[in-house]
Amino acid sequence: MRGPGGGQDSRRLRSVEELRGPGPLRFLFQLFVRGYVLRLHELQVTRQRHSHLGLGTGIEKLDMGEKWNKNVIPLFQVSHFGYYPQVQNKVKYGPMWTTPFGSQAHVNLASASLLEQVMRQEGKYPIRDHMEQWKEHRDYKGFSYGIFVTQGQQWYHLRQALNKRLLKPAEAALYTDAFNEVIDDFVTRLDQVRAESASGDQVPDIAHLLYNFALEAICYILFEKRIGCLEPSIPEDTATFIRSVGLMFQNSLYVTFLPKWTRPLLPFWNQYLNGWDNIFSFGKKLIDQKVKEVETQLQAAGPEGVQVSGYLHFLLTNELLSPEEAIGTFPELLLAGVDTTSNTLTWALYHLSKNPEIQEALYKEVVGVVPYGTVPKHKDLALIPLLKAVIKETLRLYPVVPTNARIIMEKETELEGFLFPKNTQFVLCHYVVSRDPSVFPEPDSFQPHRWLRKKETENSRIQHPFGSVPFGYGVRSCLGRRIAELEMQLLLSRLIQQYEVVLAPEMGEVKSVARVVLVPSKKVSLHFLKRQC
Ligand code: HEM
Repeated sequence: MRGPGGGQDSRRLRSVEELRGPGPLRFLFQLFVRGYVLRLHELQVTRQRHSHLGLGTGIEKLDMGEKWNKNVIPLFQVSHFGYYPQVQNKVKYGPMWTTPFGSQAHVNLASASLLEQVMRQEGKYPIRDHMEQWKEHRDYKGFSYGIFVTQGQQWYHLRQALNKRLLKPAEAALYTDAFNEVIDDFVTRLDQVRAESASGDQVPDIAHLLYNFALEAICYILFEKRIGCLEPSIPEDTATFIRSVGLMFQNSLYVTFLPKWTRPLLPFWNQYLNGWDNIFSFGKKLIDQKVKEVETQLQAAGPEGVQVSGYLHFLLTNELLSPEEAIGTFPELLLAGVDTTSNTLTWALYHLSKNPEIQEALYKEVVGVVPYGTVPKHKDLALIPLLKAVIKETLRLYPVVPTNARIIMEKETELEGFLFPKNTQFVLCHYVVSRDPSVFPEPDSFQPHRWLRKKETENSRIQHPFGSVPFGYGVRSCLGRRIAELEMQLLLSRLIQQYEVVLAPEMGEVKSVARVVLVPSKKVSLHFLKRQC
């Protein structure tokens, strides 16, 4: 039998055709008849841990039954990370199963050890997804490919440039003051919203407020430009940008699944392009302003006199990025930097409000390091381990990217006795993996303490390194991880320092739905009770 390198191997490696999974008809039935594309109102999550591969034990049911907002595109969404297969039903085939897609099946992986085996085999230029629809827009408009779209050597060079001033924690720390400035304004806005409520302390939709915060913060970091998201009334071009992001993502789904000949006949393709056009013109305006600013500084003071501060400014003045490359990539950075952090913060606050004893422990830790009235600095955060643990636990329960992917182009891949051909797309089921009870006991409960280093004498279990990898893995992992962590830690510590966060009694249980990222199924309403210092 041929081994992965093409040599002879005495073991019989099974082929992808021998791997189980729903056939095309069942898959279409799941998508369209059971309503996973648009109309899903009630869903049962069945997590089968007893597999035909013998990689787990037991069967578990996780009830996600709920009334879903019909505008929400659940659990199967086209995004920059590829497809979101409907994870739960497929898990019935075990931790590895196929789903039909075009001429080649996708291979779904739903255990930490399978993720590890595939991720550790990736080459120098990992591919997440070919991003065909995103490419089509860039080609149509003549924009250069951004960091999500570009592949191979071109991606590598772009990524090398973008890594500077972002990837290392010490570099991200340079943005602490900028984040704290936006956080000051967030707290002011939060107080205005509280004051407008009947009780004087309620925020009826915290995710919305945090979305505006995250957009304001990422714009300030990338462009050194404040765009008014935390003003009582949001400027029109900022509001258009926000609407356009929604438009582009909603129409992506149709654009992917409907045949190309339907494009002139149906509204989706044009709406999709319009969404992108507005996103790019918003980014281009900010980039043009920055290019002009750098030119003016150069003319006035020469190269020595340029004051480098923000990220784009740094990349342009060091000629690491041309303005054209910036126009291709910065709108993608804006998209990546908003829903991710804002939803994680929403989930963290929701769980802290439901677990007052954990919140109280965090409050004590925070004020022990950053007393009321002081602003946390980067160095303070290392002294608040529970803060990091709260964020890690939140991302374990709600990995922002519930399903990621890798396409292994260079070679055949051997996995658990199967040999997969070159160009196989592996779907990494992070949501299922990070709730695996064999890695995380009581996987559905919020227990930040599981992340704290136990005393060496304690016989603590070692967690699997791929049990929860919310920022991905390897050279193609999240570019914004360090600034995201900094931003979330700075905001969360300030909120916990100043307020006791209480769940509005009418809220009940909040479930997660996967749009582009995992979002709450309904508005999360919280009371922020001012702490007496
Ligand atoms: C809670 C916050 C965030 C989470 C959980 C998150 C998660 C992820 C994940 C899972 C990936 C895919 C990694 C892989 O394929 O291995 C990714 C990629 C990426 N993220 Fe984030 N992200 C977050 C925030 C941000 C922020 C604030 C930025 C802002 C710049 C950002 C920029 C990117 C970029 C540019 C990529 C693509 C990198 C590439 O293809 O080379 N992310 N992120």
